[in-house]
Amino acid sequence: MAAVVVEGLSKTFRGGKRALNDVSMSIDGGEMVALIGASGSGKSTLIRHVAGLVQGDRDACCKVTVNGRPVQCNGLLTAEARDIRREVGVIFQQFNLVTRLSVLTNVLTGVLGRIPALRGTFGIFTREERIAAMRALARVGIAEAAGQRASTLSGGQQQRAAIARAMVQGARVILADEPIASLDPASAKRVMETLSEINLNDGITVIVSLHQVEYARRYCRRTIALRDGEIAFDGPSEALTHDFLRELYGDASEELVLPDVPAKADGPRAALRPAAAFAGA
Ligand SMILES: Nc1ncnc2c1ncn2[C@@H]1O[C@H](COP(=O)(O)OP(=O)(O)OP(=O)(O)O)[C@@H](O)[C@H]1O
Repeated sequence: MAAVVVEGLSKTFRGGKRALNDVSMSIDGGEMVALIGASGSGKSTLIRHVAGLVQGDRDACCKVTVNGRPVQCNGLLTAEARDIRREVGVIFQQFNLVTRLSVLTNVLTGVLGRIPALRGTFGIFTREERIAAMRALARVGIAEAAGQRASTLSGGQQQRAAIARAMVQGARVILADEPIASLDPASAKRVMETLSEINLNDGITVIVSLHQVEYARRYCRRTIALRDGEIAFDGPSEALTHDFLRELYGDASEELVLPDVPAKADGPRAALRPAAAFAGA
């Protein structure tokens, strides 16, 4: 079953900036898909629409569905949107954690959507919930930091704690918006490995926006590329060619393609086929 379906999504911000233009994509449950594109191409905006944090244009015939349930329709959030958000873990580039709280408490906030409000307000968590949070921290490799204030974690550890929180939340879909953009290469690798591990072992669908294309090639079988708010490529990551990337990123292309895994010198124009052709690839 498709985990995320976007149909005809357009977004025009106040002031007239059209950030998304008739975007359609379908992502199957259990896929790990990279979202790439130059700065301002619409990656964050697309992720925020899937998460139900932003509404599309009202005059457009658009729909966003997660796990078969509509999040928004024709520019309006559905009555189910709030419920569906509980199945979606969102990880941003930074500011994912409440830094004055412990790492464990941050991870435990993942259960807030499904426990009585009073218990959440006073931070009363059951033994089972604490065990689940510790297990998630162990899975992402930072169990020893559970008692530390979140502010003492490195950037990469903070991202892994945010992934643990999404696991405790019971998210079936993780939307990660440039989760490694401000990390050093070693930390970035660990975060990508963590996302890949839960994708492969737990079948969690992952959509991750990335600046550096090599991470897309290494960790995601499928890549969707945005250019000026439109899908310019949707297909196997290995089919991304230097020519296409140069066209996509312009002058910035050299610094965004890591040199150690060379992109194909040239490739089939078929790789540039429209999004729908590769839906579910
Ligand atoms: N709240 C907003 N109001 C007006 N314009 C916005 C708003 N949010 C985004 N935009 C514009 O929409 C376009 C797409 O922005 P978006 O942040 O989605 O791009 P991006 O591909 O994620 O970029 P980056 O890689 O730099 O994060 C940009 O031109 C941006 O300036």
